[in-house]
Amino acid sequence: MPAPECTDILPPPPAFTTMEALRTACTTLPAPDSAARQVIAARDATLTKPPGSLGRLEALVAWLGAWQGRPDPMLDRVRVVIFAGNHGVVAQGVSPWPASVTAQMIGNFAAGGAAINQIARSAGATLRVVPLAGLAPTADFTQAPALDDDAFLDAVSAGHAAVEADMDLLCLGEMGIGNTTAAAAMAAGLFGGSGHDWAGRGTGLDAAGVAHKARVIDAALARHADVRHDPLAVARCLGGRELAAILGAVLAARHRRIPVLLDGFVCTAAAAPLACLNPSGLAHTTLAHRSAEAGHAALARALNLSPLLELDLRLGEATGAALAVPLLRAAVACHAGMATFAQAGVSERT
Ligand SMILES: O=C(O)c1ccc[n+]([C@@H]2O[C@H](COP(=O)([O-])O)[C@@H](O)[C@H]2O)c1
Ligand SMILES: Cc1cc2nc[nH]c2cc1C
Repeated sequence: MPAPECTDILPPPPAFTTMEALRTACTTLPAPDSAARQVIAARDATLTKPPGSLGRLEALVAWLGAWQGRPDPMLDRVRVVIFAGNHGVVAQGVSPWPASVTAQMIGNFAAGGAAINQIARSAGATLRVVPLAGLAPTADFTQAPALDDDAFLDAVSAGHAAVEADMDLLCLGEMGIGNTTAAAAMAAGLFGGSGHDWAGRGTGLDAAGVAHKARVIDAALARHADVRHDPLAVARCLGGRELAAILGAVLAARHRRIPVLLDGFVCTAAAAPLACLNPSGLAHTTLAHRSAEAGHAALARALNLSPLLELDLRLGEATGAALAVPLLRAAVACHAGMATFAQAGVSERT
């Protein structure tokens, strides 16, 4: 008699139960497959084009293949994951929108009515939305750490668990009213500077609103000045649940050798602690776009990330990441489908 089918109804155990276990996972990271990269470079040199003439598309194919461990990179299973959370700092008037919009937009994602639903479908990607802790807000980080150790590790573990092993490419994004304040506070905590240097308009603040947001960030930086030397403590005290989950997902993808497309300012700030803990920590990621949010260009520079697209988006919800997928598909199609000089009977360079 066949064994009954077993359905796992319990959530997986948390990936990380101590900060030290998480720190170790962030510092001991696998390298890309250099053999796959070499095979890709060798084929690229035979294709009917001047060497290097497909510019960054050539580098993208090599990047995909090196992390997938395949000389023939695939984009059959492209997944968009949006993490959602709420922020206590919204009580300080840092967003023009009420916190209730976070839950309402999750309803909109589920109904298929958001921008990301359309972009993910047109990019041939599946979409998953992961609300964190029932959308319970973090503490207002001008008054206390946003999260205690356990809540932070739970959120990182939830992000880690959301990365299934069988993805070819992971596009990350977020939804959370108030989270551009958390992202700006994290950027300042990790890379220095004040609220003025990192605060932007978010979902539509005017100049006075941005100045107020900068003062709120300065208050948070003053309260948590003691954690600036520790990237994980910065993420715990000044970040939020969806940002912690993005960190966990970027880490899980690295350990599974899954290439990642990062979205805008919030997503980049969330992933940044990994680069601060390990100089090659974000090597398996590509920054899909440069958001119109004021601090994003500086944050990308600080992380040595060069965005693929500049479309003045400032939406979040992984829209920029999903928009870069067709570019990757085109790059892979060229690499796989182009004729070689020998096949096409085209003379090589003299
Ligand atoms: O990541 C970005 O580049 C970005 C820039 C501006 C706005 N957002 C989105 O807007 C929300 C946060 O904006 P705010 O003004 O409430 O802090 C959140 O849901 C983000 O997905 C995201
Ligand atoms: C309507 C709305 C949609 C969003 N999507 C991501 N962040 C958002 C913020 C708002 C306010």
